[in-house]
Amino acid sequence: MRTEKDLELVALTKRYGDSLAVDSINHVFPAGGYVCLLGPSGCGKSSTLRMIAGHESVTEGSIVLEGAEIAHLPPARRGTAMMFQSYALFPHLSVEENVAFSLKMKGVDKATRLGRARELLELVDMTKFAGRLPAQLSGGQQQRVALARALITKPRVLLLDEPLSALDPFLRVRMRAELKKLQRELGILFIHVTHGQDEALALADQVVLMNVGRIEQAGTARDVFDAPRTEFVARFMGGHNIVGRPGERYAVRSDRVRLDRSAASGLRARVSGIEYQGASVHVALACPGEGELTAVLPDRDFFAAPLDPEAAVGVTWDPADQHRLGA
Ligand SMILES: Nc1ncnc2c1ncn2[C@@H]1O[C@H](COP(=O)(O)OP(=O)(O)OP(=O)(O)O)[C@@H](O)[C@H]1O
Repeated sequence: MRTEKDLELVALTKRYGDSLAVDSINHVFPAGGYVCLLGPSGCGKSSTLRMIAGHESVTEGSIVLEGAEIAHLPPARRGTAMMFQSYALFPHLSVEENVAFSLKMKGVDKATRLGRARELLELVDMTKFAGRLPAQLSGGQQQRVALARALITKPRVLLLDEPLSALDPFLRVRMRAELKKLQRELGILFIHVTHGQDEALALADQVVLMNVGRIEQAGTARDVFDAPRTEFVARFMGGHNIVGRPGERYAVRSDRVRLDRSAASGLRARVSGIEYQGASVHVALACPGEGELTAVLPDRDFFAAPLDPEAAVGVTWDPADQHRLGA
């Protein structure tokens, strides 16, 4: 449902010289939502984010926040704030001074800005590190400081460019939960750029998947994963088999594929590989006419009647699990 507080992109376009990085995209980001802008390297997601932030000029089109055009405004006057991948903290300033920095630039007096910085540090649970320099913090702690620094301007939209990519996998999962919690508490729109589909699925109320400068599909995380509209979406999100003929292709989730061990029903196939993944077992299938398919079986089902390599099986699925793909 649209509200007057949404952020809307209208025919937003970015060209760098002759190359078209963002190709006239239209999208409404819901106020108070967590949106992940997802896509492969070079698809235009950072350019889109930087145009919203005002760090990149708009070639054509508009950016409308709460009913007002903001594309011509300087970054500090847009109601947006950006958190960079590298965190971009000032190395010679303490944590507290880093967080208070943008208020200092606005001429806010010292007592007020440090008071506000402490509130934000409390929000991100970094109060006890207020006097440290950024180099004396871990990656996760630096990220919290960068978040506090971006939030001190009370933005209506927080823009996050690959915010978790500098963290090790363990910390990434923890910080992602913290980001989600923070967004819920603040109730403002977060737009989070990532090239990781699992990150987008874990975080987003809405996933916007881009491909060569365009939006390929936007919807709830579940819709985009469960009902991909194009072959690109199905392949990028992963976990799908693509079946059918050219012009009539379908996506079928690998975990919805069933195997008939008597090979009496469904598509005839031969087991060509078995990979144990802990909770599940991935069975690769050579299927004449369809190529390589994958069935993901719960470990208990697989080990109840383990398959031999090279076994002949029938491959079936429920027609409701088959999604027609557009071009
Ligand atoms: N300053 C620039 N000058 C020229 N071309 C650029 C510039 N910035 C980006 N591009 C090009 O625009 C396209 C989109 O880049 P963009 O950084 O927006 O993609 P991205 O999806 O964020 O990629 P990544 O995940 O690798 O950061 C790419 O082809 C890129 O090479």
